[in-house]
Amino acid sequence: MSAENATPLLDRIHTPKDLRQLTDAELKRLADELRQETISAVSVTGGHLGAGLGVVELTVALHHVFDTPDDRLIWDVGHQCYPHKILTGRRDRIRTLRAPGGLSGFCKRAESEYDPFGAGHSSTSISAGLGMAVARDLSGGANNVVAVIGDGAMSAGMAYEAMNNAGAMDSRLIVILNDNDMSIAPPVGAMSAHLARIISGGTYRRFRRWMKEAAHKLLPGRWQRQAARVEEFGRGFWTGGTLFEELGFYYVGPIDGHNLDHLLPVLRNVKKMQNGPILVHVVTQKGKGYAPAEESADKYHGVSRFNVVTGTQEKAAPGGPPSYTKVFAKALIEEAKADDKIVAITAAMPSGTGLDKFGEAFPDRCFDVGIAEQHAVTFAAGLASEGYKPFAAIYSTFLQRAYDQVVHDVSVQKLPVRFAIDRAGLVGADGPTHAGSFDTSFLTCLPNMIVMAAGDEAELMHMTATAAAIDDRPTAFRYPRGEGLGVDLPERGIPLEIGKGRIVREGSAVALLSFGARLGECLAAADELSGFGLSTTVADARFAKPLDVDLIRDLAKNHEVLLTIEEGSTGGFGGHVLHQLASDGLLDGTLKVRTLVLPDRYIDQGKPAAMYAAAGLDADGIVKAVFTALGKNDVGKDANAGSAQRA
Ligand SMILES: Cc1ncc(C[n+]2csc(CCOP(=O)(O)OP(=O)(O)O)c2C)c(N)n1
Ligand SMILES: CC(=O)[C@@H](O)[C@H](O)COP(=O)(O)O
Ligand SMILES: [Mg+2]
Repeated sequence: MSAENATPLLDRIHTPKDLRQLTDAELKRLADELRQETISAVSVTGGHLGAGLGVVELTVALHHVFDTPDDRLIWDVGHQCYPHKILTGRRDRIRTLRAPGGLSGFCKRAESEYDPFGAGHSSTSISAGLGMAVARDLSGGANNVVAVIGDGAMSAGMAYEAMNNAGAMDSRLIVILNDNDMSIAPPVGAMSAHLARIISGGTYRRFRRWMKEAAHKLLPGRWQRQAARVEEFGRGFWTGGTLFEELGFYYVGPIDGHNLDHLLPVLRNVKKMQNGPILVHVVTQKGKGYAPAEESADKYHGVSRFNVVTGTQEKAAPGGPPSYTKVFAKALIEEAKADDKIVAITAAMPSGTGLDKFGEAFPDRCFDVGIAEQHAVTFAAGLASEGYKPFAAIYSTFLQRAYDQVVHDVSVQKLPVRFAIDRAGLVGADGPTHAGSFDTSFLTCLPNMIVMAAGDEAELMHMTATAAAIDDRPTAFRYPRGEGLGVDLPERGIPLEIGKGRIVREGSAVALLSFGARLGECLAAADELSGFGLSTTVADARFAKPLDVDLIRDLAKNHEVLLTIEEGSTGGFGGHVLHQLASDGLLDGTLKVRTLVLPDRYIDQGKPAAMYAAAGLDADGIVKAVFTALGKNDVGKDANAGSAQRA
C-alpha cells in the first residue's frame, strides 16, 4: 500500500471498542481512511458502493456513540454495510465480499454478532428494531436499538406499519432516516417530496439562524457551544408537522450526515433520551467522497470491479448475447407500439427490469411506484380492471412480498395482470435473499394463473407477446438474470399456443423435459448421453400451468427415463408433472421419473454456473441423474469425469 493510501488509524481498529477510544478529531480522520478502504475493497470485489460511501461518517459515529453489539444496530437492506463490516472485525475478509465462500454483501446474523438482523430486501429494519426493543423491555434490559433506513426504503408499506405500531408504544427505539435523495434510481413519490420539503423548510432555517445569532450575542463561549447543541437537538421539535411526529416519533433533524461535529452531539443526546421512538433525519450524499460515484446517475449503486483512479468499471466483452432483461424491454416496447392499452409497472427497479427503456419510449405508460411491491401488484390489478394491459415487472425474490396481492387481488378476481418475473433462479453474488427460487411453486398452485418460463431469449419475446394477448386471466413468465444464449431474435414475438410445449430434439430412450433457462444444459446433457448410446429427447415445456398433458403422456409412454429440470424449488413444475403422471397411472409401470429442482436449503453467494453445478442442475448433473435413474451409477461417474475434463 502506498504512503498516500496508508490507513494508520483504521489499522488500529479491530472492533468498535477501539474506535470508542478515539477523539472526535481522530474520528474524522478515521472516516476518511474508512472511505478509502471501502473504495479500494469494492474496486476488487464489485458490489454496492454508493450507499456505503454515503454512510461512512454515520457508521463511525454510531459505533462510537453506541455500545455495539450490545446496542443493536440494524441496517435496512444491508447494501450500505461494507464500512460497518470493516469496523466490526471483518476487515481482513473485506476483499472476499460477495465472492464464493466470502463475506455476504448484506448483514447476516451467522456472520457476526454485530449483525443482529439479516436483510437484503428493504424496509424491514423498523419492525425488527421494534421487536428487539420490546423484547428488551420485557426482559428488563437497558440497551439501545438503532435502525438505519434509507429514504428509498421508507417508501414501502412495511416501514409505515412499523412506525404506526412504534408510535403508539413507549418502547425506546431510535430510527435513523438516511436521506440521500436516491433510491437505486431517483426516488419517487409524495414521501420523497415531504422529505425534500423538510430539508428546505423555511421555518426551521429561520429558527436556527435566530438561535445562532442570539447565542452569539448573548452567551459566553462555553454556553454558545451548549446552545448550538440544544439547537441542533431541538430544531426538529420546532419545525413541527413532520409525518413522523404525527405518527408519534420524536423527530430530530435534518442533520448533515457527513459532519461529525453535528452527528456526534446529536447521537449522544438521542442516546440519553429515555422514552418512546425517536427519528433522526440525517441528510447524506450517495457516493460521497468518490468523484466518479458522486457524478454518476446511479451514484454507483451497484458496480462491477473498477479502476480506482478512473472509476472505469469492467464490462462484459462486447458482442455477447443481450441480457434477458434487455430482450424483455425490447419485446414489451414492440408490443406496446401495437397496443396502446399496454402499461408497465416497476417497484423502484426501472433499470434492473429494463423498464427504464420502456419509460423512455412511453413516458406516460410507465409507472415507478417506489419500493412498494404489494402496491405495485394491486395497482396493476386496478389498471387491469379498467381494461388496461398492465405488465408488472418484478424480480422473483421481490414478488414474494406481494403474494397476498397476487392471490387476493389478481388471481381470485381473474384479472389479466401480466407478471414479468426477472431474476428467476439463482442470481449469483447477491446470494440467498435474492435468489428467485420460489415463484413457480407459489404461482402454479393458484387457480386462474398461466405460468411460463423462457427457454431462451427468443422464447422470452414470444412469451411477452403471449402475455400481451391473454386478456381474460393473469399470466406470469419468468426468465433469469444475465445473458441469453445468443439465439436469433425475431423483430416481434409471436403468441404461443397456451399450454403447449415443444420438442427441441427427438430421441427414444431418455426424455429431458425442461421448464425455463436450463434448456441449454439439457441440450448439452443430451449430447453427452448420446455419446453413451442413450438416444435423448429434449422438450421445452414452456408452460408449467396449464401443463402440456399430451406432451407429458407422450414422453412418459415412449421413453424409459423422464427427467424434469427447472431453476426453482421443490413443489414447482416437476411436482405438477408428477401429479399428472400419477393421475394418469403412468407411474404404475416401469417408467423412471426424476424431478431436478433446487435443493431444499438456502444457497450462499457464488458464480451462478458453479451454484447450478452444485445443485446438480447443469449438464453433468442431468447426465448423472439419468444414470442414477438407470441404476448405472458408475457410468454416470465416468460421464461426469469425462465432461469435467472436457470443460
Ligand atoms: C423489497 C425490496 N425491493 C427492492 C429492492 C431493491 N433495492 C435495493 S436497495 C434499493 C434502493 C434503496 O434506497 P434507499 O433505502 O434510499 O438506500 P440508498 O441506496 O439510497 O442508500 C432498492 C430499490 C430491495 N432490496 N428490496
Ligand atoms: C440491494 C438490492 O436489492 C439490489 O441492488 C440488487 O442487488 C440488484 O440486483 P441486480 O444486480 O440483479 O439488479
Ligand atoms: Mg436513498
